Amino acid sequence: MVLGGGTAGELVASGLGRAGRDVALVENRLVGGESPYFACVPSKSLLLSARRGETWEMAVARRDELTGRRGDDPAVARMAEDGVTVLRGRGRVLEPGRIEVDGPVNGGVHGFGDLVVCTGSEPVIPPIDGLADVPVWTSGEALSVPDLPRRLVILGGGPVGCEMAQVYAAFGSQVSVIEASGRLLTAEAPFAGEVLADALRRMGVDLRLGAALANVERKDTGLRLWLSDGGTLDADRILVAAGRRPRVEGLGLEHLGIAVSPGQGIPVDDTCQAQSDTGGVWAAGDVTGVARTTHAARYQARVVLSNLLGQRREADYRAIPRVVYTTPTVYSVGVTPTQAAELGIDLLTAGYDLAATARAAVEADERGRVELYADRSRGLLIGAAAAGLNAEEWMSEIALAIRAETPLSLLADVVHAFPTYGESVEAPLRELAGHV
Ligand SMILES: Cc1cc2nc3c(=O)[nH]c(=O)nc-3n(C[C@H](O)[C@H](O)[C@H](O)COP(=O)(O)OP(=O)(O)OC[C@H]3O[C@@H](n4cnc5c(N)ncnc54)[C@H](O)[C@@H]3O)c2cc1C
Ligand SMILES: NC(=O)c1ccc[n+]([C@@H]2O[C@H](COP(=O)([O-])OP(=O)(O)OC[C@H]3O[C@@H](n4cnc5c(N)ncnc54)[C@H](O)[C@@H]3O)[C@@H](O)[C@H]2O)c1
Repeated sequence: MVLGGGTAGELVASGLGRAGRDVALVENRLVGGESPYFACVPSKSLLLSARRGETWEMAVARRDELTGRRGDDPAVARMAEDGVTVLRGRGRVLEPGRIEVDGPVNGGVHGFGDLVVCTGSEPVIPPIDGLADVPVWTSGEALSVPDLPRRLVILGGGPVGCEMAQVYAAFGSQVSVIEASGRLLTAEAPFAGEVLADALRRMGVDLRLGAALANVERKDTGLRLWLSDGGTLDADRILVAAGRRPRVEGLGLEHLGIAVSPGQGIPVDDTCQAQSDTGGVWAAGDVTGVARTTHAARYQARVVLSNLLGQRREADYRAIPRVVYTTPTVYSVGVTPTQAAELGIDLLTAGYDLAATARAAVEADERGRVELYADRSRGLLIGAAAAGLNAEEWMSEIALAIRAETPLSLLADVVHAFPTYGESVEAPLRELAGHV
């Protein structure tokens, strides 16, 4: 029984079905989950349309085409082809081996042997005075409605807030971003947020960094927002992008002896098995709170699938990329300098400005930087960050180097084609190799 039919659930269910197992998938919204309809695909589509200079109407038409107009018939048909029974409705565990599905068609109580929980995550709406009394968007609405607000305030400067700020500013909205911490993309190396802040400011985005939203009121002319630093903003729409939390409530997991705390994911071991009284409970994707991206959900799903099919497999999270698909792209992988300090790692850092590459001159693009982080004592690359055009493509060799623990001396001997942005890692790799 797979509970939740998003990226992770679909992959586990279809893999089990193709292997001839008896498998059902419980989904209460759309088979496919967030990514193809409300998250990755529409956001990347709008970002691309913005780069191409399309009109908003063209961009919305393209987005809606790519998301299949948020219809899941093709995904349901794929499940059927793979031998998966789709149970439409909200699932809730009643007791070990029994789950209730509240759907009108094939709902009711169903039995299960193994359970794989793939219920994803949901947006957090901070408890701010007045926020509950005004209509707000989360990314789901921002990526599915046809409206282009004249004045848009985005609460949160993480990956969602930054991507949405770039989209809406590119199509002509007057965008402000309120970010409580002092910088954008707080979780990543500081230079990455600075490069992106510069790019957004150049597009006219008003960044309110280090300020929290204190209060919202509805006025005749729209919404009035008061910030903790005394500033105010007027808006027609607020988009809340203040983080997501694993969706664990109301699933009946307590009947299996699984302890979940609000805001926390289902704790899983390296095989993606949850600690439960009964055994046979697995989890994959955002609901684990481990690495909240589609590729990480897929990876965990493949780990669960292998283990369920009798081949033991453990997940290794050392080199899962984290990408913000703005222009320039922000790509990070492995540990950040902050995490290294917390772990007591003796970190070596080497960086390079992309402007020094011939490629940047050809592209007339002076923005961007790459930084590589090595563990001095082990002589290995353990993290990296880049802010630059198409960094999601040319940085993947660094993910491989971290995952494969390739010696720095060998990495420093790799030749990159001229003129590419990929050349930018050569000098920092030589520098790091010289220090270990
Ligand atoms: C705006 C935005 C942009 C993003 N862009 C990217 C990107 O470019 N690249 C990237 O890698 N990641 C991106 N992500 C993250 C990515 O979308 C998630 O990591 C991914 O969708 C997680 O997949 P999942 O299978 O864990 O969960 P989901 O896709 O959320 O699937 C969970 C499913 O479970 C169902 N469900 C929940 N509870 C129940 C229940 N009780 N009964 C029945 N069904 C239930 C839900 O309806 C849902 O369909 C983005 C996220 C957002 C918000
Ligand atoms: N390209 C991608 O892979 C991609 C893109 C978008 C999102 N995602 C995933 O989606 C998840 C959610 O992203 P997100 O950007 O919503 O969350 P986030 O937690 O990364 O960022 C939220 C930001 O909001 C700020 N914030 C919170 N409350 C605030 C308040 N009251 N006032 C002002 N600022 C406030 C926080 O300081 C934080 O910087 C992430 O885990 C990410 O991995 C991935």
